[in-house]
Formats: sequence, C-alpha cells, structure tokens
Amino acid sequence: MKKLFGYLKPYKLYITAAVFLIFLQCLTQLLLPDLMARMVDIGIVGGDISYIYTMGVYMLVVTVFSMIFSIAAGYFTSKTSAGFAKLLRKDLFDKTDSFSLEEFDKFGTSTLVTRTTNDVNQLQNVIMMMLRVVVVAPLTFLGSILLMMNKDITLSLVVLAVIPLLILFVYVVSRQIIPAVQEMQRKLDSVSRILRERLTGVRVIRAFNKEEAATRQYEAANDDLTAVSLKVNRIAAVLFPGMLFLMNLATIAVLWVGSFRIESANFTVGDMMAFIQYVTMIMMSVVMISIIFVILPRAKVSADRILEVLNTEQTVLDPENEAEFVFTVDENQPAVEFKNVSFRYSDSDKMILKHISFSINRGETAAVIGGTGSGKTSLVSLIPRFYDVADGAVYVDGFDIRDIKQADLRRRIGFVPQTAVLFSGTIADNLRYGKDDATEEEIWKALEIAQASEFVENMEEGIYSYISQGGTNVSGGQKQRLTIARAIVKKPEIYIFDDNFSALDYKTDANLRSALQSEIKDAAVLIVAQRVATIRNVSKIIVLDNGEIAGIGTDTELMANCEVYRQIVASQNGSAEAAE
Ligand SMILES: Nc1ncnc2c1ncn2[C@@H]1O[C@H](COP(=O)(O)OP(=O)(O)OP(=O)(O)O)[C@@H](O)[C@H]1O
Repeated sequence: MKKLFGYLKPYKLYITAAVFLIFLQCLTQLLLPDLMARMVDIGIVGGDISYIYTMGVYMLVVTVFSMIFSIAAGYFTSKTSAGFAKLLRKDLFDKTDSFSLEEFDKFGTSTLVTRTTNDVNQLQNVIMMMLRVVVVAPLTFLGSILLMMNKDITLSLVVLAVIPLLILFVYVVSRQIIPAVQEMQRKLDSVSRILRERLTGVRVIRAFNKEEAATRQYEAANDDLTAVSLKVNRIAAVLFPGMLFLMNLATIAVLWVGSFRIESANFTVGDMMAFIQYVTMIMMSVVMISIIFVILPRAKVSADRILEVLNTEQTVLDPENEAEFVFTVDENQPAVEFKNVSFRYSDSDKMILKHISFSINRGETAAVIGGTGSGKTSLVSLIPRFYDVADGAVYVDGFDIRDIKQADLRRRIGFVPQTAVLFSGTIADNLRYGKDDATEEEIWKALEIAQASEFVENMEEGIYSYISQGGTNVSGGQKQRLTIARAIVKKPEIYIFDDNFSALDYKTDANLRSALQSEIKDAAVLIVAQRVATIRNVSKIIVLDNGEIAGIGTDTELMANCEVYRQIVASQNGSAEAAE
C-alpha cells in the first residue's frame, strides 16, 4: 500500500493546499450556527431588524468564502487525484509492457485492461473523496462537539450518547458490506472477460450459431454481477436511512431536553437552533466516515489488484552486467543453437519440450515439423526469449541468450507469429514496426518478397492505405503476407516463421520462399511447417514428437530413419490423394 501512496508524492504541494483550503472551509461552516443563534436571539426575539441584516450579511460573506475555499480545494484535489491516476496508469502500462509471455498467460489480457482502467479510476475517486473527508469529518465532528459543549454541557451529553450507537451501527453494517464489495469486483472481472471473448470471437460464435449459448453465458455472469450489486445496495440502503433515523433521534432528544433547559436555564431558542445544526453536522461527519467505510474496501480490492501487477516479478530479465557485454558475431558459432533444452509453462508441471538439441548456421534454413501440440510454437518462442528454458540453454551466435539484453537479441530476430497481428495504422506504419526508418523503397521491396506488392498496389493509397483495428480490412492470407513483410523489412540475421505459410496457396508459398531465399543468403531461417511437401527440400528438418526430437536430417535421411516423419509424409500424401 505504501507503494501506492508513493504516487502522491509529486503532488505534495497540491495536497497541502487542498487540505489547508478544506480546513478553512470547515471553519467557515462551523461559524454559521453561532451567527444564526445570535440572529435569532438578538435580532428576531429582541426585534432588532438592523441586527438581522448585519448577521445576514455576515452569514452571506462566510458562505461565499466557504464556497470559494471549496471550489479551490476541489481544483487541487482533482489535480492530485488525476495526476496520481496518470502516473499509476503509466507504471502499470510500463510494467505489463515488460512482462514476458509467462506473466501475460498468468493474468490474461482482459483483467490487465480492467486493472489499468477501472481499478485505477476507483482509486482516483477514493483519493478525491478521502482528501476532503479526512479533513472535514474529524474537524467538523470535534469542532461541533466543542462548540456545542461551550453552549450547554448537559444537552451535549444527550447528543454524545447517540454517537456510540451510530458508530456501532456503521461498524456492523460495514462488516457486511466489505465482502460483498470484494465479490462485486470479481464478478465485474468475469463480465468483462466474457464480453471480451464474445466480441473478439464474434465470427466463430455466429458461424457455429452459438449466439444463444454465448448470450446465456453472458447473461449468467451479468445476473451474478447484478445479484451482488443488489446485495451491496441493499446493505447500503439500510445504512443511510438507519443513520438518518439515529440523527433524527438525536434531534428529537435535543428538542425535548432543550425545551426544559429553555424554561429553567440560561439557554435560548437561538442556542437550541444552533444545537440542532451541530447535531446535523456531527451526524453528517459520521455519515462521511461511514461512506469511507463503504468505499475503502472497494478501493482496497482495486489497490490489491493493481499491486499484484506492479509487484509481479518478471521471469525474463536482462542480464545485470549487460553494459560489459558486447554482442559480436562469431563466424564459427551457429546462428541458433539449442543445447539439451527442456521447457514447461509455469502453470503446469508437464515438460512441453524435452532435451532438445540442434543448431542452425548462418545461411541455413531449417524446418520444424510435428503433430499439433507437439511443441513447435513453444520451441520457436524460446529463441526471442518470450519464455525462459527450464533446463539447458539456447544460444544465439554462441551466446547464451540469457546473457544478452532482450532488446539486442530481438533486434537480430525477425519473428512472424502464428497468428498474424496488424495494428491500426497504414501499411507503411505496420511495416515500420520492423524498421523505424525504412524507406518507401525498402517497404516495397519487402512487400515484393512477401508476395504482397500486387494487392498493396491495387489498394487506393498503396502503402499508405489504412489497416483497420485488428487488420479486419485485409484477408487472412494478405494479413499473413504483411506480417512476413514486416519481418523482412527489418533485415534480421535470424528469421523465425511460425507456421505462416499454410495460409498461402502453394504457388504463393513457393514464390515467397524462392524470393526470400535469394534475398537473405546470410540469415538463419527456422520455419515451422504443417505441409511436409513445402519443406522437403530443406537441408535440415527437425521432427518433433510430443516435445521430443524424433529425428533431424534431410528428407531422404528422415524417410530412411525416422518413423514419425514417414507417418507424417504418409498421412499428408494420403490426404492429398484423397483430395484428388
Ligand atoms: N501458454 C501456455 N500455457 C500452458 N500450456 C501451453 C501454453 N501454450 C501451449 N501450451 C501447451 O503446450 C503444448 C505445445 O503447444 P504448442 O503451441 O507449442 O504446439 P504446436 O506444436 O505449435 O501446435 P500447433 O501445431 O497446433 O500450433 C500443448 O500441449 C499446449 O497445450
């Protein structure tokens, strides 16, 4: 929690100003009952009209000042809370930005979004409120009690007797409300998760006619959320009328006991009216504190959720002595080498990759083939260090990649993920993800190699044509080719293609590969492939079977020695024949 308070540090001056102004506003408020008492006792009861006017003007001036202090305080509290939220959002973003895929897998995207937006908003509101209440409530509470006692001790005791009742009531109710509020936050998370899945998967849902099932799932989560929200509101509904009841009880007690005091003691009608105002102010300050009791647990949940992200230790870290490390190319070392690598995802005990060893030299193309779920994507994800190995090591140019700064490592790699991802912006913007200062010529060249230049030429604004969010205005194959071009424009030393060619027809696939081959003579290339026919001429084929290497070699060698490879070939020939 201390960590979160640290975000208020830059706003110390604003906070001081706000607290001071709220303090002044509170004092002005406390002056009003006494001014009114005088107006009643001297002006009204004594029949002094000019006194009524004078007191009226005083009250007006005090109220105007109170308003000015309140507005100025509002300005500073808003600046503080908005600034706090901005800093926090920035740090959350930076933190998630530094996460390895391991941490992304752990949290899930939608909760990271809600934590950065909704949870930060919760805290922002609480800070705004707290700044005010923390000063107003105790000051009004104590100030009113003192002023009240100054007027009549006996009557004050009557009011003070009701306060413990009020505090007990607030305590009992807030104990009910805290767990309900925590529950509400969790339900909100699940609604946003389902909503996100529903929106991103809308095509699949429609294609499978699953609108009703998806709607039912959403409605169930929505109903759950409504049920807890209602529970919270039901408790809150008891809270405020209950407090009002106690407040009115205190007022009645003041009127009743006060009426005897007026008859027998030096206690005026004006004092009685001031007393009633003090009672209202005392009770309101208790109400404010009780609102905090409702809001704080909610803020605590949000704070915990934010802290969970901020305190998450990154599993993939840059080396400490990166400054001394000079990443040079050693011609005698393979471009990529796996030495006895085993790997598992942190949420499972099962080793996904077991004792993997192979190497790829500069200028060499290797292909990984294997059944679905055999670990191909996991294997290639280890090269840019999206995850760290459990055992063994991955080397790039002879260096253990854990000794290389991640940015330096990834600068050398052109990675094309299995799912094509484009960002909103022009085609040129998207390709410049690969190389910030890529010229138009370089972009066109990359598009040509990726067999994408033809369709881009046909687009109205060429490379300046706009790609909509998620790349929905280009076809799957076009999207795939643009992501390939994005890697090519980078001119990396290592290319990794995670099953990107199966979205292309055979002819485009063949053209793309031959264009690529002539362009990237010195680079090491690793291709994850589904269609064995497209990689049969590759000099190094790595056959993965259930996370283990079943064989490495050329097509001829594997056909002679590797049963798994023969089965893959046979099954694909079979399906090709069946298709004919
Ligand atoms: N993020 C993850 N967390 C936990 N397990 C995972 C994760 N990603 C993949 N796996 C598991 O690891 C295994 C290998 O998956 P991987 O995606 O590497 O296979 P693949 O050979 O690329 O499959 P495909 O050909 O279908 O793309 C699978 O059993 C899968 O369930």
